[in-house]
Amino acid sequence: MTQSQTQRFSFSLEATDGKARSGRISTPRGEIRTPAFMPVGTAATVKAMMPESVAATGADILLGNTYHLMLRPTAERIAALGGLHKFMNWDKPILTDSGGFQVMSLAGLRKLSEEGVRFASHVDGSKHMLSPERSMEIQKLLGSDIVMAFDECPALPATEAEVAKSMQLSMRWAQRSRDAFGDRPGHALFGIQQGGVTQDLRAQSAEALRAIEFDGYAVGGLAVGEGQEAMFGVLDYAPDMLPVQKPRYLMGVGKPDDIVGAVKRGIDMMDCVLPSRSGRTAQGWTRRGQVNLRNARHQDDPRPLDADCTCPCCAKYSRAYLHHVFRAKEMIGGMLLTWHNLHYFQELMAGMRAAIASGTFDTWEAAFQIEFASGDI
Ligand SMILES: CNc1nc2c(CCNCC3CCCCC3)c3nc(N)[nH]c(=O)c3cc2[nH]1
Ligand SMILES: [Zn+2]
Repeated sequence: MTQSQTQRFSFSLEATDGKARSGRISTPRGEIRTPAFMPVGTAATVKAMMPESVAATGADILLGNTYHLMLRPTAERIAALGGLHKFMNWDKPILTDSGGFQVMSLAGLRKLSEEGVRFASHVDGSKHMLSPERSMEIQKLLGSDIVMAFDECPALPATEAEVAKSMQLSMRWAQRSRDAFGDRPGHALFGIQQGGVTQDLRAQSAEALRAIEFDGYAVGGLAVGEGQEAMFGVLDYAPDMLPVQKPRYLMGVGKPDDIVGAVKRGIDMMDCVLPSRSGRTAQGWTRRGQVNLRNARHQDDPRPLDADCTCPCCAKYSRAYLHHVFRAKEMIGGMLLTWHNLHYFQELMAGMRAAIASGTFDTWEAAFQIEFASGDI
């Protein structure tokens, strides 16, 4: 074991600036600098990227997915092959979601009960079941470092009564997740706060989770179509309901301006498919906003996407080239632009970590907002 490695999971807060925090999560597989953006590796790959390239963008951790991997190639097969880290050649930390959210958004024939969710695979229609116990078992077989409790994220629109009922089910599932997870030093279990956009339900959920005790706490149930204003409205109070000395993970967020607003309100970790999905659909994200490389305006432009960006795409390739390869449906387009987008998202996090550490977050944020809204890219 090298000097820097630890057998335990721990979070140290290093600086705060207003509600924004910077710190680091120590795990046996390495450290995670916070605030952190976690790229999504749905089917044991961050699409269009080699793992070495994902590491080169500055990512300290990536996401795996219980739902996809239990269906194909199955968690048992990945375990037999040495676990998800070995399987996908990523030796840094992996966080896996618990699967419930993906079941509700992807699977067919879903039947929800107190026990869990029965569903038909979107891959081949085969029948499956997820419960707190089965989700814990799958995440253990995968070998993920940070395990998410099995929860239910209510689909919008939902009445307050439906949100309350769903949140209470998720809290019972949180207890069952905790009980099934057991005592696994070096591995973390995160609880997920639910409660929609209702402050009192959010408070009840936070109280229930604190009583169970988790290694970290996620703010769930957001980024489901409520819009940025409503999401920020919840983030104005929800993170403060969670233990201050534990990591706070906002699930499924988001666009650069969503991310900045969440960090400003006390969030430490986020994940989103946006940078990788956009990279495959010719959408470039930059400090001055979003660029559609399929637009004809780029076809003769010799400049890089962002002259100030140090990624391999901006170092060597022109907008004209990116425009051409996307029009020609060449794979290198998705490879280059995904790399750029992930690099930019990591640069955004590094900028915020430095600003928080030096107490200049407000100045940094003001400059970000002006540049990001400028659109002159
Ligand atoms: C996009 N918006 C959003 N995502 C949410 C997610 C998923 C977060 N991303 C996980 C990755 C997705 C791609 C495959 C790999 C895992 C949520 N997950 C859970 N468990 N609970 C939520 O309330 C919950 C809420 C979410 N809202
Ligand atoms: Zn770039």
